[in-house]
Amino acid sequence: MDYYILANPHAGHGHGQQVTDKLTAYLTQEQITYHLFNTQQPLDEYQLMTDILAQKSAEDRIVIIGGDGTISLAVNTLPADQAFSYIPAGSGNDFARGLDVSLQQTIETFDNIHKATPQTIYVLKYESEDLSGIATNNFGIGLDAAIVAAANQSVTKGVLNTLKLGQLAYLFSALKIILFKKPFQVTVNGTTFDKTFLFTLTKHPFFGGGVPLAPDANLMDADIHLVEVDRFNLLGIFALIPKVLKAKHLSNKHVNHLVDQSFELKISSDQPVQIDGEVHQLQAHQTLRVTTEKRTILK
Ligand SMILES: Nc1ncnc2c1ncn2[C@@H]1O[C@H](COP(=O)(O)OP(=O)(O)OP(=O)(O)O)[C@@H](O)[C@H]1O
Repeated sequence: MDYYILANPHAGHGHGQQVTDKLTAYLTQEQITYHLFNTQQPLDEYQLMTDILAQKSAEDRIVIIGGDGTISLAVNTLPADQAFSYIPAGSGNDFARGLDVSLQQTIETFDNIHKATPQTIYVLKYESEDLSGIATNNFGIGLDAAIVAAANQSVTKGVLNTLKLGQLAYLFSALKIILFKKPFQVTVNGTTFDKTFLFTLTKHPFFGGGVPLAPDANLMDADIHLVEVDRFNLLGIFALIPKVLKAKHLSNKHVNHLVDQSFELKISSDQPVQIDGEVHQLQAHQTLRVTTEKRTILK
C-alpha cells in the first residue's frame, strides 16, 4: 500500500511546506512508500488529483495536505467512491476542526490515518442552473459572501498585505458590509425570510476560522444546518457578534436555525455566494438545491 500525497505548500502562508516536509521525512524513516504531488499554482489540485487517480491502485491511499481551499478543490475532483485522508495546514482549517483532526500534530495525525478504518462523512452537494458541486465547509449567501468578495477585491488589502496587516483588510471589509449591506428575501423549504442578512448552510459547526456558527452540526450525520440572521438594528447586530463567538447566538429572536437533510431555495435579488471561501454569484429566482453526499474518510 503506497500513499499518494496531494499537498499545497503555500497553504497557511507556507505551513503546507512544513507539514509536507515533516510527513515525508517520517514516511522515509518508517520505510513507507509515498508519491508526492505538490501544487505549483492555484487550481493545480484538479489536475494533480486526476493524475493521482490515474496512477494509484485500489489499495493505495490518498492524503491531502492544505487548508480549506485545498481540501475543497481536491474533494470536488475526487469521485465519491474514493476514500481520502486529510492533514490540515491552512490558516482557518474549519474542515479539520469539523472533523476533529489535530491542527498541530502532523505525525500523530498520520499515525491515526495509517491505522484507521474507513468512516462515512456527509458533505454538502449543491445544484442550481449555474452552480453545482461539493462544499466541504459551507455555502453562504449574503453577508459572509460579501465580506469575502470585498476583502479579496479591496485595494486596501494590497496595501495592508505589504504592511503585513492583511487581516485588517477583512476587518475593514466586514465593518463596511455590516454597516451598508441591504437585506434580501429568501424562500427556503416553504418558509420566506423577508430581511435576510446572513444565510449559511453548513455540515459542520465552523466558519471563518473556528467561529462556531452551527454548534451542533456534525459531518458524521446527514443533517444540514441552516443559520439565517435577519437585518435588524445595528447595535443589536454588533451585540450578536460576541454571542456568535461563544456559540450563544441561536436563541436570539433575529436568528433562525433550521435543520433538514435537503434545502430548496430561491432568492429575490442577485446575491454573492461563498462556497468554501470562493465567491460566486447566485441569480435571483433560480432554484438552488442543497443535499448531502456520502464520502469515505480515513482519519
Ligand atoms: N503553489 C501555489 N501557489 C499559490 N496558490 C496555490 C498554490 N497551490 C494551491 N494554491 C491555491 O491556494 C488556495 C488554497 O489555499 P488554502 O485555502 O488551502 O490555504 P489557506 O487559505 O492558507 O487555508 P484556509 O482556507 O484553511 O484558511 C487554492 O485556491 C489553491 O488553488
